[in-house]
Amino acid sequence: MESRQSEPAESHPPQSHPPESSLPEVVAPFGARVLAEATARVCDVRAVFGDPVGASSPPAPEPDLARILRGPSGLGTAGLRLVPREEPAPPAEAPGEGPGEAPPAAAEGTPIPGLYHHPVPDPDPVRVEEVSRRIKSWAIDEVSLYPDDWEEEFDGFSVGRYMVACHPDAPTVDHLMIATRLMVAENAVDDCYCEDHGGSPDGLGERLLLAHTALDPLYTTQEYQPQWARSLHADAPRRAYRSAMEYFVQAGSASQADRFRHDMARLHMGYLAEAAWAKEDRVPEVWEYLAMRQFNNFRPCPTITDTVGGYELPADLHAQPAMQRVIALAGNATTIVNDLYSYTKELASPGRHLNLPVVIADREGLSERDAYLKSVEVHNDLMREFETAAAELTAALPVPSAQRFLRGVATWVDGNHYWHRTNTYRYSLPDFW
Ligand SMILES: CC(C)=CCC/C(C)=C(\C)COP(=O)(O)OP(=O)(O)O
Ligand SMILES: [Mg+2]
Repeated sequence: MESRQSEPAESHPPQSHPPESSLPEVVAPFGARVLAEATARVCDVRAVFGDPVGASSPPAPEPDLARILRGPSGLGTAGLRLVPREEPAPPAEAPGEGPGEAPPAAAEGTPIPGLYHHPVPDPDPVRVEEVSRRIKSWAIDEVSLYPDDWEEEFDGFSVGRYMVACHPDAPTVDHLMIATRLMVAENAVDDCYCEDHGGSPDGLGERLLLAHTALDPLYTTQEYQPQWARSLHADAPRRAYRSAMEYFVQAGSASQADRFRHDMARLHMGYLAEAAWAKEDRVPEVWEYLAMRQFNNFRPCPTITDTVGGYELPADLHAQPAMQRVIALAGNATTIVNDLYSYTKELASPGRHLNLPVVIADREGLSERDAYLKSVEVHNDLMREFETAAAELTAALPVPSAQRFLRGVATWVDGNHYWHRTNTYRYSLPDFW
């Protein structure tokens, strides 16, 4: 097990956080129990990657075996791959900079030139159709999510295709619906409380706090409890959060629900920071923006990959700093993908909508194009940091649930890019190439 190269101490000022652990330290807190269990159960690589032929545990759901067997990727992971992984051919030169080369137009649905990503197979159309049917029924019949004139936008979000692409290892459509309801509810809160369906920075803290109690219940006296309970039906975001969380709690464990509540509190804190800057009409420093975007972030979506997959990453493994770092890096990469694909949509929206290219252009005095291209490089660096950290942890932690979780997070990252790239109803690329 290679240890992470420690960096020369003199190059770093005293850190306010513990220095990054070397890998043996990462594993040590797991304790002999976990490693003994892992060693005893790891009989062959296929068992580790979710194809437990002959293993004692119940047959795993039909995984995306090709992708799982491709194993981790990124720098330094060649030795960890089980089968060669097709790599997207990196552009020989920046688009349009080859000799006599005309800048290629970024046609609809094409990936952002130069963006490091992994193509995914088209999601199963049968599942896409069934999830799309069920989520519309839930939105209309169970939570009265939207008025009729929002139906086209709801359909254009293509949430069925999104979730099937991000969770190919979900054992059933019921499992997929757990993620799909939450995705729709999370976007309803963002649209209605923060963004273009009545959102505003004014009073956002109150709205988010009260909506959060639909996920993390109020425990109070008998006198006041009924008023709170009624409040959860007062608007569409709260109805959606309450219902989606009820299904999640029924399907998952107490620690998975607690993990999700924590991730949603992070999300809501990110919304509040973004709103504070909007209210002050302030453009943050780039690092401040990246900090906010680590919280206003897709994180609550990939971190439920085990619940949607019908298994559980133990709480003590989820809580480890090395796992937390992998999750944060994955969330950061996925969310900068949104900044890049939603850039033209946000430029066209009222006021100044902050995203990474806008903040870099303002704070670093770059042209819109140069700031956008630099944001692509920031994304690529985050993706490689994520993949390197995930590969190291995969190698250091031979626990099937942890390895499947890490694969699931990587699959979510790839599915999220697929959805952003192909959702030409919602997104279009700038003409920078
Ligand atoms: C689904 C979920 C947990 C979302 C979290 C935060 C969020 C809404 C995003 C990361 C998407 O960002 P944004 O508000 O920019 O959305 P669009 O660009 O309008 O799609
Ligand atoms: Mg966006």
